[in-house]
Amino acid sequence: MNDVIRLALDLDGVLTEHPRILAHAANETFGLTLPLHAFVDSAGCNVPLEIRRWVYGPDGPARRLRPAPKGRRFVEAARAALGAENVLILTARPQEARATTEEWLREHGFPACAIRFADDKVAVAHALGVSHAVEDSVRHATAYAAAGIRCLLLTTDPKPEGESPLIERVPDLAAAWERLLGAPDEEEEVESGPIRYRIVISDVIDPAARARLAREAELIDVDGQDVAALTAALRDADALIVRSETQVTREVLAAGPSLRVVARAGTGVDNIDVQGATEAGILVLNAPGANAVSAGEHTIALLLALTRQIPDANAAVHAGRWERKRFKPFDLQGKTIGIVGLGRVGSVVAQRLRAFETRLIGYDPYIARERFQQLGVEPVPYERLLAEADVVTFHVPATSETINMLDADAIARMKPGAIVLNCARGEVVDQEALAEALRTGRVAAAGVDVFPDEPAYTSPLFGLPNVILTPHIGGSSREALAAVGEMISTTTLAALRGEAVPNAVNLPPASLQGPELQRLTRVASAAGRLLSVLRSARPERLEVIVQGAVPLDVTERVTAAALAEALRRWTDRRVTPVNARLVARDLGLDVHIVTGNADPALVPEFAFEVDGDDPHRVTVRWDRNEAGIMEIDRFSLERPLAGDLLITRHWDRPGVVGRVGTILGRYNVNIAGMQVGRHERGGQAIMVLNVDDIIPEAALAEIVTIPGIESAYVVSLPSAVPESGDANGWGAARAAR
Ligand SMILES: NC(=O)C1=CN([C@@H]2O[C@H](COP(=O)(O)OP(=O)(O)OC[C@H]3O[C@@H](n4cnc5c(N)ncnc54)[C@H](O)[C@@H]3O)[C@@H](O)[C@H]2O)C=CC1
Ligand SMILES: O=C(O)C(=O)COP(=O)(O)O
Repeated sequence: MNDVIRLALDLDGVLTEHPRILAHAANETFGLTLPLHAFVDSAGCNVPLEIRRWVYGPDGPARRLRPAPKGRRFVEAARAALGAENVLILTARPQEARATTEEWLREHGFPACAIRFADDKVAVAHALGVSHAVEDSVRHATAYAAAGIRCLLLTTDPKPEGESPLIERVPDLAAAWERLLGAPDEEEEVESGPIRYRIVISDVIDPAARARLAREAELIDVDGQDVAALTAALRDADALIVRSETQVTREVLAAGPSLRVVARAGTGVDNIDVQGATEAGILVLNAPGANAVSAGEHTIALLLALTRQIPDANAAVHAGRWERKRFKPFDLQGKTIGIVGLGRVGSVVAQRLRAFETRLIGYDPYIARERFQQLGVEPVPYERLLAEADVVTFHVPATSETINMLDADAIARMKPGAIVLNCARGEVVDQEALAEALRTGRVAAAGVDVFPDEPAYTSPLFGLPNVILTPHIGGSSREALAAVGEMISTTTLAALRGEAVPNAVNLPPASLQGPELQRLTRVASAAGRLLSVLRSARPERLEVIVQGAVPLDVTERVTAAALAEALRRWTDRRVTPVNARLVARDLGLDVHIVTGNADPALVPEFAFEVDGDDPHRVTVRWDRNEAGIMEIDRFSLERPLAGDLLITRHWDRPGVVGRVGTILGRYNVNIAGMQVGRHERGGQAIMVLNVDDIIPEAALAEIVTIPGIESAYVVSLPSAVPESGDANGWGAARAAR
């Protein structure tokens, strides 16, 4: 017997982390429904070659795989123990992936090793005299064993009866190391968690936020002003984080085919084409309120600096001039302050100014009278505010309504000698008109933190003596950056994981909170998936029939989740809950919400129904905490649907169910559970089987030939609680009839 060990190491899932991100990326990019384990054995899972080429190619997600824990050290130790010539990497990646694969190995510090690319690994292994292999694919392990090659199979599944004794199952690479080479070394490897996402950051954010993001994502820093660099970085990014300087145009959005989240680390989203993002199905997040105290205090700082003439007085003293008579500061007490926009920042300003015993008047047509009362601000029309205020301060977002809200005309209606403050957006105040008024003294002084074009290197305001200018630092206090960073980093990661977040700009606000909402929308999207498996052709109309007292915003979220998932099979377009309604409208799919019995005593239900030639209906029941699919085509189920399922529609006749079981048994598919439903004996019936193993295409083809079976569907539905890392990429779906 030959004692020399020649070792063939698989790459994906053995020397890399579990390759689920590859399936996820392929599904996201091409609208596929590959199971998360597809790239454990992509040829065996029939992943089309062009998809495999993309995945492993220069633009593909395989570049982002992290090395397996101890992967590099294992290769080094094997080469040292067995001889470098006796260790090779044998992968079923396509031959064209050589360059990117070698680059990945180099980048992650692997020693230069022989690499072979072949789907028929055994033929190559034979030719090279391989004696041992390490694999994570059962198919390859079985083939190795059949050829007399010992195989360590990385899996935590128990060994099934009848498996070749040449296959030894070990839980991980460390155990494989121990079996082959003796005790593994204990050298500490610094390991982060699994890196699942690529996040482009185009502006300075808080270091703690970066550290939080880096635990789950690769961070790519680019200069947001450099559009070419930004678009290049977005090529395979999952998220983009910006502040106010990066212009997120349609062109920028289009550069990120996998982009799912654009997060604004701050409040104003006027630098983001929110409509463009919505159409592309990209979620936009911001951090409302996180920097409101900062912007409010900055406004007060500018105001006091102006009324106390601090900058000039300071400069004079530094220059050795003691000019006590030149300066004429004045008090705020008793003055009238006009606040335009009484949102989060405007409120902070009002609360602080009350302490100065000022008279506060405010203009904001979108907030309730009570809010004015709470803040001690008298509500007035804009015209009156202009006419009466000694100080006018703007705290509105830049919108078509607010652009040039203070122009030459408005200035002409102001109280002569008033002060203007702008810590909102440059576009809100016409700079030319303000500069002119400052020159003539019509406006006595101004404090400005924001400019129409930033960074501002020129402005008509530059050089005027009665203006204090700051470079958009209103929201930049340490505390604000920390609070913004915390909100944006946690919710960006949560949104990438598919969780519900409270700070979405382009989803309707939901009255339901995070986990409850998420449980419900997760089941709703499973219902959408099931509906699209039952009804594979896109329908013309989808009805969502709601029973019980359900707030409309919750129904909207539920509809968007179900529709987005169904549309993944009904169109090639990229669909998410953000653009599901828009895409449906474009495709001529009429989505209709029908309110049934709104009795609050009823357990709420959402029925998703398509009619026409092939009508189907899937019903989700929700006890306001847990949700589940409890009805298919009006057949009630005893348990909510989840897991890997075979669903048949058949005639209730003796023998049908048994024959399905026999066929599955022949294909080694284990049945874990069964539910049947019928309306009457001998009539139309339904059967739902939970299975432990993948149902081969051939088995499904046989099942539909059983007399009495009308149609059969294979579908994998998520449980209500996500596995970590499973955003919503549950497995494949097929139908046969
Ligand atoms: N200088 C800086 O660094 C910072 C600037 N900002 C800017 O301040 C502005 C306000 O921020 P927040 O108070 O956090 O936002 P917010 O959304 O809480 O408040 C904005 C308020 O403006 C009101 N509004 C909208 N259109 C209006 C109109 N045509 N006339 C009168 N009122 C109108 C809204 O009803 C709302 O109450 C935003 O433009 C934001 O970008 C915010 C933080 C930092
Ligand atoms: O939050 C806002 O709207 C701001 O204006 C702050 O902008 P920044 O993040 O400092 O570029």
